[in-house]
Amino acid sequence: MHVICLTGEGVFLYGTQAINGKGHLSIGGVDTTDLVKEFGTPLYVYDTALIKEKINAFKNAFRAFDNLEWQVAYASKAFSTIAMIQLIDEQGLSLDVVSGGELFTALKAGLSPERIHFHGNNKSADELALALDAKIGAVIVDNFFELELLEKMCSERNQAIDILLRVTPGVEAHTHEFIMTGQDDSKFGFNLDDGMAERAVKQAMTSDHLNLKGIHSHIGSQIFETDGFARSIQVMIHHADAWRREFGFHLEVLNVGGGFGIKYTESDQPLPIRNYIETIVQTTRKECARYQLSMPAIWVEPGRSIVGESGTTLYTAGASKTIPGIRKYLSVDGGMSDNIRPSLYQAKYDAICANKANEITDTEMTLAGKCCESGDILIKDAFLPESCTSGDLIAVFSTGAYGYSMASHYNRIPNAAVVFIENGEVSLAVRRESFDDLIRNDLPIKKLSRRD
Ligand SMILES: Cc1ncc(COP(=O)(O)O)c(C=O)c1O
Ligand SMILES: N[C@@H](CCCC[NH3+])C(=O)O
Repeated sequence: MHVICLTGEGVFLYGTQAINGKGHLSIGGVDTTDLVKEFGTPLYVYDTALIKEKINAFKNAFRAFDNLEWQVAYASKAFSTIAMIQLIDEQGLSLDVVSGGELFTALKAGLSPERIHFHGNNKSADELALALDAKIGAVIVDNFFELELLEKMCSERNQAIDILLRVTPGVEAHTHEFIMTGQDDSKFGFNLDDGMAERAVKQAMTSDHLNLKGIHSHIGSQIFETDGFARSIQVMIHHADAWRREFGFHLEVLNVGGGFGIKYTESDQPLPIRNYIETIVQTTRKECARYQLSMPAIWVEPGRSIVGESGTTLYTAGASKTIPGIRKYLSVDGGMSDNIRPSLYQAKYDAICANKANEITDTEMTLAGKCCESGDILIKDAFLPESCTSGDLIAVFSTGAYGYSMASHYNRIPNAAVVFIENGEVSLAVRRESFDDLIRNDLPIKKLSRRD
């Protein structure tokens, strides 16, 4: 990662991003102005070399420990498409899915089902049937309704499946409250504090078809410290020990979820992946030694930290409006329909004018989206060159996670295209939607007919 100083404040360039001789932003050796000539805007661009670098950071962090079993399951909610899952497959990771749609995508991409872990707080019978038909690796059971439903379905099919129980460790991650998940008041998981998790473990252990392998917790997302992970591990192992003594529970797998923070703007200072993994492994070892438990396999589920920084969204600037003494708005041809995060979480991003990347960025502008919502603002205080105007190319950085995957059709705006770039080669990963795609499932109005 390197920095170009345009304002004195500095703008980070991620992965293979560079400013070429024409003063244009390039990614993976490809000029972004050439990219948009071919694929249009808005365009999600993924630097796949950077994705691989992030994956290797996880692998290397785990490989530094001897005698350790581990799995890295990419949380596909961050960004799931056939090409992305194929990249994950090629890199040998496991996969976390949370819906029938994500599971279907993974299977269609050809990922081995045994590497798939199925999450979700309200899995339907149809979704569980898809998972059982495919013989996926594990279901992470979230609640009693699911525990009973899965047992019943497995019994009817005479099929067994490995499960983990998702527990809520009562740990509040230091992050936006909308993306905290480990606190007691959460829709996810069995609470540890009030005995709910203990009842679930007991129930799962009496099951004839569910092989209880271990427990899972996920305390939140975009976390910049390691304490929350350490505390949740301490709490989980404390309970695992009690369950072992009381009813012979054996912790084979400890899944600590994802949530590792990334850089969106210069104020974000993410920790190296190694630091999180060291804390997770060392805390687990220490706590297991304290209770004389054998070391479980450690599973993690990074989403954002694998794909976030590798994504850049390219927009074309259009209308602008200057309100003297107040602000200048510059509108782009996308917005909350391709990136809901600023409106949903007040998330902050950095941007540059990609075709004027060497010009001084001395003018404050508010980058607005094109949706019919006052709140559709991508960046409130972007610093761009004074000359940046309609027709120019805007690149918003670090949009690889929860951008495309949370895109909507609000205002019937078609979803943007996605390209992957590496070593000067570009491949289209998702075609741009057309207006015809938007109305594909619409049916014309019919006269209402009585049903009796
Ligand atoms: C259970 C679970 N695992 C993994 C993730 C991935 O989180 P992140 O993208 O922050 O790594 C999430 C999302 O927060 C989650 O809910
Ligand atoms: N979608 C969220 C994070 C939630 C992840 C899933 N539990 C984000 O964009 O930050």
